[in-house]
Amino acid sequence: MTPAARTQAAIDLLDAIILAARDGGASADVLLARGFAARRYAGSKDRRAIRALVYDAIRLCGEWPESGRAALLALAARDPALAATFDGSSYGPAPIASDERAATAGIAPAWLMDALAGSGIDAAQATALLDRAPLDLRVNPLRSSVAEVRARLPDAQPIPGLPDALRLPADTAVEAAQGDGGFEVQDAGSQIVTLAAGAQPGMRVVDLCAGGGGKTLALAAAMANQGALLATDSDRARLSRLLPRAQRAGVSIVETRLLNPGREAEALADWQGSADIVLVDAPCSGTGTWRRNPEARWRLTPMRLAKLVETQARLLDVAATLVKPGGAFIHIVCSLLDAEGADQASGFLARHPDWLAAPLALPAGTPHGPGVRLTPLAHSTDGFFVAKLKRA
Ligand SMILES: C[S@@+](CC[C@H](N)C(=O)[O-])C[C@H]1O[C@@H](n2cnc3c(N)ncnc32)[C@H](O)[C@@H]1O
Repeated sequence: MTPAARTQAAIDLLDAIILAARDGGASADVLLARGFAARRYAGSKDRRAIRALVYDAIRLCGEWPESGRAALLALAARDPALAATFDGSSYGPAPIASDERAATAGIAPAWLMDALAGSGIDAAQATALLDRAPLDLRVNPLRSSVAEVRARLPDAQPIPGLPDALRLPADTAVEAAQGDGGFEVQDAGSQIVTLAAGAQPGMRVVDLCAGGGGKTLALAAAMANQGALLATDSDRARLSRLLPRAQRAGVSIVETRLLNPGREAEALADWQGSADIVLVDAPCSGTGTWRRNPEARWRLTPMRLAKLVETQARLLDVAATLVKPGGAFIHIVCSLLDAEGADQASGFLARHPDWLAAPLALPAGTPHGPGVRLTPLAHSTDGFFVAKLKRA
């Protein structure tokens, strides 16, 4: 492909990503995979170049851009070589008109920047939310060891404080080395907040918002595959991916259960007051994961955030009913907005004066309200808030 044709392909793909962000459609990664499947003529170098253009444009545009062309024009305004590819050639984009408007550069929509600032995220912290994330692995002790995985991936480096974690440069291809579940791709922050559960062999544990099971598998490994682990979610498709993953990872203690939103407690009646630990990895805005999904900041609206906050509060109340005397539940969000993190945990404590925040001893994190916060700038992880709540 010519450089101009690559630019046009990036514009077309961005158009699809921009619409999907507005209409709740597929993620940029999924749309890129589909787009490349439909462009078989694009070789691997073309794909890499197009992908880089698409993600550079997404990172640059804080507000939802009007079109893929406007987003690429914003990038071209900073890159004369890219601007020169708007040459009107047969597969390339039309030349740039003198009055053509480029999308606005920035970190995030203005209302979201205000909400982040109100949550103590300063400009440097906010900028780092859009850095490129490394590729972190959690070595699965049920199937392998750090030494074995390092032998297969010699570039992998240890992560201080996380004996089962390894770090690789962004975009390292690791699938071939994964074998029979010897490791899982999991951000170091996600591994750290899961440690807050303090899961031990023999415990009864509920992972209330288990999704595809990233944290469920980490809990099972901490439990040495001994005890009872109930993984629930309201999304059938996500939950259906969990058991095959568990099987590959050598985990046999997991039971999955599909929940009906608003009627979670009914489906969990047999677990009332009996769990040592309940993990609530609540549905959230994902402001802490923009390094991996930078287009997510175009998806969020104040209304969607308010709905998430409402669901989180309800799920915390459900979690509390499952905890046995002496047990605890963990509130986790991959968000840096206090409305979803510190304020959500404080709100629970205000509604339930017989509960308190338990101290957390984690390998990294900064105390924040009743819990601990991780940020890309301070801790080189995705952004997270975690709190451990137990009956006084
Ligand atoms: C942050 S994701 C979980 C990620 C997962 N724990 C992991 O580590 O891979 C939040 C999950 O909450 C689920 N969810 C949303 N509403 C729910 C509800 N009412 N009950 C249970 N799960 C819910 C979503 O389907 C989503 O999978």
